[in-house]
Amino acid sequence: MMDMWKRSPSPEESWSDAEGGNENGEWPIKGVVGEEVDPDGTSRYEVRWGNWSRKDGTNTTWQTDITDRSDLINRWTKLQGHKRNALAQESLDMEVSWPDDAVHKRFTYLRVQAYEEKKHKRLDKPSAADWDKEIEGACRRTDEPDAEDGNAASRLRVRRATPRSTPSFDVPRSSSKRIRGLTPSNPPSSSKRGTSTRKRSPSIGDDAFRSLMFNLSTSTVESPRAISKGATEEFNTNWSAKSSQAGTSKPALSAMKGDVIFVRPVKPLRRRALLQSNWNRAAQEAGAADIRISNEIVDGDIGQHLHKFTYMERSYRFDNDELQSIFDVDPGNFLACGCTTCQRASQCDCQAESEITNERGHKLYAYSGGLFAFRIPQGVEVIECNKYCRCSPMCGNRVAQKPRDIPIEIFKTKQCGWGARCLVALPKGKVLGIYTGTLLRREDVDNLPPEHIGYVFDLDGTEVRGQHNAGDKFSVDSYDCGNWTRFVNHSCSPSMKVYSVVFDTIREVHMPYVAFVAARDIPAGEELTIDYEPSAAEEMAEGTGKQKMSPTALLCRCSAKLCRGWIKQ
Ligand SMILES: C[S@@+](CC[C@H](N)C(=O)[O-])C[C@H]1O[C@@H](n2cnc3c(N)ncnc32)[C@H](O)[C@@H]1O
Repeated sequence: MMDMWKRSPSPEESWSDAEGGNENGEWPIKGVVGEEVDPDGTSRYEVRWGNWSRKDGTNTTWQTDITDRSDLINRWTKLQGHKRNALAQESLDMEVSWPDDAVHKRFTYLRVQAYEEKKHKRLDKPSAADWDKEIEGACRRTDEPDAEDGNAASRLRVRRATPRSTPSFDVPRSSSKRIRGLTPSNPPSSSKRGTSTRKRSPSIGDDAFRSLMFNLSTSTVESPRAISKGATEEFNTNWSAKSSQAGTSKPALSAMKGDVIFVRPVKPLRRRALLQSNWNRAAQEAGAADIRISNEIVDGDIGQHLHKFTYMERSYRFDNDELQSIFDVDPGNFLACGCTTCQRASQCDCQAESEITNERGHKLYAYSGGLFAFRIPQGVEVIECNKYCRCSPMCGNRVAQKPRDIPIEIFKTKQCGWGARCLVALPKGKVLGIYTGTLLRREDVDNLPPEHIGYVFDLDGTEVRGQHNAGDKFSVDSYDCGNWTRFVNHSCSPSMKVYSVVFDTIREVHMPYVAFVAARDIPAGEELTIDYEPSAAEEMAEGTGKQKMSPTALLCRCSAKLCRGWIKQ
């Protein structure tokens, strides 16, 4: 758990930056960051409050929950605009190393403040005396394995180990959370409160206490000794040492009498946050950029089926071995190039396969400078370099297969349910993602439950309209698993186009990926849309379109000037 937070400060994001906001001093930020620790070892991160002032003199305050590390970074990145907020950086760094003593003191002081804040919010909870009894009882039971419940600690909610001396400040007595780190920007240079000492409780023996802590080890993480000790160096040392133990089975050794431990029943993450966290984790594992679920989407908007949804940034899922074996062709069937950078399309065997030429007889290649060049006609597959090629992952003919490098936000559209957008501007030709999901035979689509139909993409990019197209036909269903492209809505005047691209298999098996590409320069925040039925657009343009409503057609709500009125499903 704590390893997740271990991160060395990078040279350009130093502690002094943190004090002023960003390094230009433009966004001075104050805030308190805390961690809640749940008994099962899961933890949630929370911003308790904060404010920042802008150059123009306006101030904003917030009080909000941050539910996990990526959410924390996301939000602060967003607040900060293009630059990661130094405060977020500080919170990431805080348990790794302490550059100097002043930081220790500052940190201790702020922790104390937050504890006090917590205490005020929880005055109605049991007093410290109640806790002492609880702890004593727990100690007795853990020291006596034959007692009515050998694992008494596991059913007890132990919240505090009473210190032996009266602290000069009060620790929160009934808080079920534990604050781990606080990081405002303008700390006082010193604090008497932070250096106070506490008496140890005469009622609990050291051994008993350690024993109790050992039993609690599965449900607690390291405790902030600095509060009771006031000795910040030791706090640093202990914390670092404890951090390095994270993930081992002996966190109990790090808990000492006088530590402040809060344990509480598991409270699940809220739905939106949980979903975002899971999706982000999957995206990160695939090397892709962040995926956000907009705050406008509230927990109540999230249907049950999305909780079972598996976020899969790249590749298909095969529910049946036969399809998987078709896709996984033998290595000998791949055409692999021998170049190293594939810069010269004409000399790269993969690209030289292109048989498309311009009117002067020059071959046309799909990409130029990492962007889709819109030179090849629709219906022609792009063959990218594959795993058997000698070139590096950075070669110019590996574009759609590269992990997504633009952050995507799923948001609530006005008329079409959820949609997708990118919060940074995109150039024309930027390849944004591939459609993923469960691959199935086209004939099996009819057997899918009706709610799946809106999420089925036919791999018919190379089929010729109005002709019999021989060979197997496949579709992709992204209802149960897929990536952000499943939220892409239809527009009769879309911002993206799709094309077929092959890299994990060979074109002959008719299982290409469908790549989504910016059809024009797209301003930041504009909804990303495709035309679900480009052939209808062509027919309209040719004047052969019969815009009749089929029984399954949907009323189109794209609000484009040249809206065709209906979407075929
Ligand atoms: C692939 S999903 C897109 C994501 C969907 N909006 C959601 O909330 O999950 C396709 C479905 O979105 C809705 N949709 C997409 N584009 C639309 C449009 N232009 N007009 C009306 N509904 C649309 C339809 O319900 C369609 O079946």
